[in-house]
Order: sequence, then C-alpha cells, then structure tokens
Amino acid sequence: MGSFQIEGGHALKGEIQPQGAKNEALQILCAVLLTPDKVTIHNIPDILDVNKLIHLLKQLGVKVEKIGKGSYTFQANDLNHDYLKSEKFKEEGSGLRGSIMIVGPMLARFGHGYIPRPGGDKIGRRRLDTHFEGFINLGADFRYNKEERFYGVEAPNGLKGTYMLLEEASVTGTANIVMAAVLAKGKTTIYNAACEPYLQQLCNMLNSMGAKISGVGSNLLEVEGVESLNGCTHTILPDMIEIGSWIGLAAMTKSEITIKNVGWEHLGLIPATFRKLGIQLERKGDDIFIPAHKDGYEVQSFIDGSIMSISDAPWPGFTPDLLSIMLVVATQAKGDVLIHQKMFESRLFFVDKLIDMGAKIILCDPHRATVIGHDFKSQLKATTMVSPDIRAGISLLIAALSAKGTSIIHNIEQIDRGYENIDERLRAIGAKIKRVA
Ligand SMILES: CC(=O)N[C@H]1[C@@H](OP(=O)(O)OP(=O)(O)OC[C@H]2O[C@@H](n3ccc(=O)[nH]c3=O)[C@H](O)[C@@H]2O)O[C@H](CO)[C@@H](O)[C@@H]1O
Ligand SMILES: C=C(OP(=O)(O)O)C(=O)O
Repeated sequence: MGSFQIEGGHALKGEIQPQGAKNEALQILCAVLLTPDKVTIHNIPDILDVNKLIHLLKQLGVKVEKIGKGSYTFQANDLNHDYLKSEKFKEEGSGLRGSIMIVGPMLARFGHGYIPRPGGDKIGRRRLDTHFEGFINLGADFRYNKEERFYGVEAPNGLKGTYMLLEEASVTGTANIVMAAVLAKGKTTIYNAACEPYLQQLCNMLNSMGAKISGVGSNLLEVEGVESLNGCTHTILPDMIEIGSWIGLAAMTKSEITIKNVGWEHLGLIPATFRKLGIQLERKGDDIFIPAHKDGYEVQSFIDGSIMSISDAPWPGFTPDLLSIMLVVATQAKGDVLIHQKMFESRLFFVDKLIDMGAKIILCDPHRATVIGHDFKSQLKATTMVSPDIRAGISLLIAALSAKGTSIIHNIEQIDRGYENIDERLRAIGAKIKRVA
C-alpha cells in the first residue's frame, strides 16, 4: 500500500496538461473487441485501471502494440475464449469497474459474454441490472452464479434489435448495450440512455467503424444493426474530472494555474458549477486560466437568496465524480453550501477526515453535507489519512496541499487508479509531494 507525503501551504504556479479521460478510455478499449481489424487509439491515460484493462485484453488474445506515448494499436482477430472461463479471469476481471464493458462486445460478436462482479470504487450500491436487462431485451439468456459472483449471457443465435426504456441512465450500462446492439439484427431504440461525453465519443467511434447510431448526445439512441465492423482511429478526450480536480486544487491553494487544451465544449456544467462557489476561471482559447484567488472566493446565492446547493445528476447534469472536490473546495469558501450526492450512498463519509483537519462540515445523512466555509480565516491542519475512493482521495490530497504542515495519505492506489503520474506532474508546478513506501 503506497503513500504520499505532502507538505502543504505552498502556492503552486504553472501549466498542467490533462490526461486522456479514464472513463472514456475504459469504454473505447472494450470496443476494440467488436472487430477483427486493427484499431488505433490515441491519448490513452497511463493509469492503473486502464493498464489493468489492457492486460485483460491481452490475456483474451488481443494483439496490443504501443506505438507512442498514449498511443496503441489493438487487434482482436484471434481470441482466447478459454480465458473467460479461467480462475485467472475471475480474479483479474474483478479488479476494476470498466471490465464489465467487455460483455456487450463479446456477446454481440461471439454470442457469449462473461464477467466476474466488477470492482471499482466502494461508494455504495452499484447494481448491474441495467446492463443485463438490456442484454436480455436483445434476446440473450442470462445466468448468475451467486457463490462465485459470476455473470454470463449467451445468445447462440445472435441478438435481435428491440425498443427499450432503461430504468436508469447508467453510464457503463448504456455503453454495454450500445456495443451489443451495433451487431444485432434490426433496429434497437434505447430511451433514457446516458449521454456523457464518454458515450458520445464511443458512439462516434462505433460509427466510424461502420455502425449506424443516431441520436448521439441525447437520451434517445437509435441503432441500426450491421453485419460487421471495421477498424478505425480514435483519440480520447481530455479527462473532465481531472480538469475539475485541477480547478479545485488551484482555488484552494490560491495558485495561478493554466490547464491546457481542455476540450471546453465537452465540459458541460463544470465551469459554471465552480463559478457558483465564486471561483474565477477564464477561457483562453482551449485553455482554462485560474488566477491566484488571493482574496479567497465567495459562494453565490440563488436568486431568491436561499442557500447554495450543488448536486449531481445524469449528464448533462453535474457529474457525481466532481462532488467530493466541490466539497473540499467549499471548506475554504466565504459562505455556506449544501453538497447533495444523489447517486451514491457512501461517497461522503470521507468528510470525517476533513473535519479532523478543522473543516466545518455537518454530515446531514449519507447523501448530504452542509459546508460552512472558513474564508481562509482558519487553515486546515495536516493529518494522516487513508484514501477511501478515487475522488475522495484526490479531494484529501487537495486538502493536504492547502493545509498547514505535513500530511500522509495512505492507500494511494485509489488515486493512481485514475490520475496519471500525479506526484511528478504536481511537483512540476511546485507542489511538495513525494511517494513513500
Ligand atoms: C467506469 C465508469 O465510467 N464509471 C462511472 C460510471 O459508473 P457506472 O456506470 O458504474 O454508474 P451508473 O451510471 O451505472 O450508476 C451510478 C449510480 O447512480 C444511480 N443512478 C444512475 C442513473 C440515474 O439516472 N440515477 C441514479 O440514481 C445508480 O443506481 C448507481 O447507483 O458512471 C458513474 C455515474 O456518473 C460515475 O460515478 C463513474 O465514475
Ligand atoms: C467512481 C469512479 O470510478 P469507477 O466507476 O471506476 O469506480 C470515478 O471515476 O469517480
């Protein structure tokens, strides 16, 4: 279990280049299974979860070649189907959340898909019903081995397009169903589809492989099944969650930071939501410039004067993956704010650590926390903590960088899951952070 040692209280300065998006990469990598042709992907982030998925693809027989930093080719023309039934797969497949998305492509192309219960953040119940209901709607038989927590879907006679209304706009669920539907016979309509940029990118990639998907970017997708797909070249977008993390970091440490090439048109409500906390950010071409907030930042209020609240919602609403960062940034704002995490049940418990550091937070219930900002009149105090999940981890890291004294964060694998080379990149802009055993 690795740890970070962080000496806080120093302003940072400089430019930071966002990595490719983790959650898009996980979808895109699974899509290479849909064709025997070569697929070239650029801007793949070098992070634990993505590397685990690439390893899984290799075990499955995909030929993987690294052709440059973040650029790879993949060719799934001779797969090792026995791997899917091996004990090794049961162990390796459960190591991350994104592995669930190999099921849709395998089912579509070969008539069978298997997966152990996938890992990912322990942030509350994360059910997979949407995925499997979608496959069943497309004509697959479903079985689940409770003891082994092993899921299977089979459709020896192929899948058949249909109409479906998803019970929830699941991100990975929609990706899985779309990847199954592209090779089904006839037309599939998916209503209440998730439509994050990750999914828009996946659909655009599939279309460039020969799929016929319309409605991209909306919650109503129509997929006209095709016989087969061909290879393509795809470039992954900058990671909007990482970009949000750097905005929060800059504000809380009173640092002047430029985030390069952010893909502004794909950021949705993210810039506006930081502005609700009073954070200034300026669009300069495709960069975001955040000035040093020497006089702090003041929470805005609603038109009727009621207390500001920030909550998550399926896209184009505000992403749940940035709420922990909003919460930590709010601890030094001028004013009060209610953070309402509607989707996940166990994602706010990390506030205990912030309270230990001196933040004023009332955890109202597992979904809601009221933050009473210090307006920098009281600095957080350094402490030793354990990162419970990826976004709590980065939030605690931001808190530590702003705090007085030296903090230790354990279990940093959680951070490495989604942030490429974070210590080195932060050191390059002046952070005092080092990796300790
Ligand atoms: C690998 C990956 O891409 N992970 C992301 C993906 O996870 P993932 O695809 O696993 O998350 P889902 O979208 O399936 O579900 C998120 C949670 O919200 C609930 N739910 C979902 C939709 C909805 O309209 N209402 C609702 O309450 C679900 O029951 C579940 O508890 O999407 C999540 C929601 O953006 C993000 O936090 C994860 O980072
Ligand atoms: C919850 C997240 O990841 P995962 O779905 O992989 O657990 C996240 O990226 O914030």
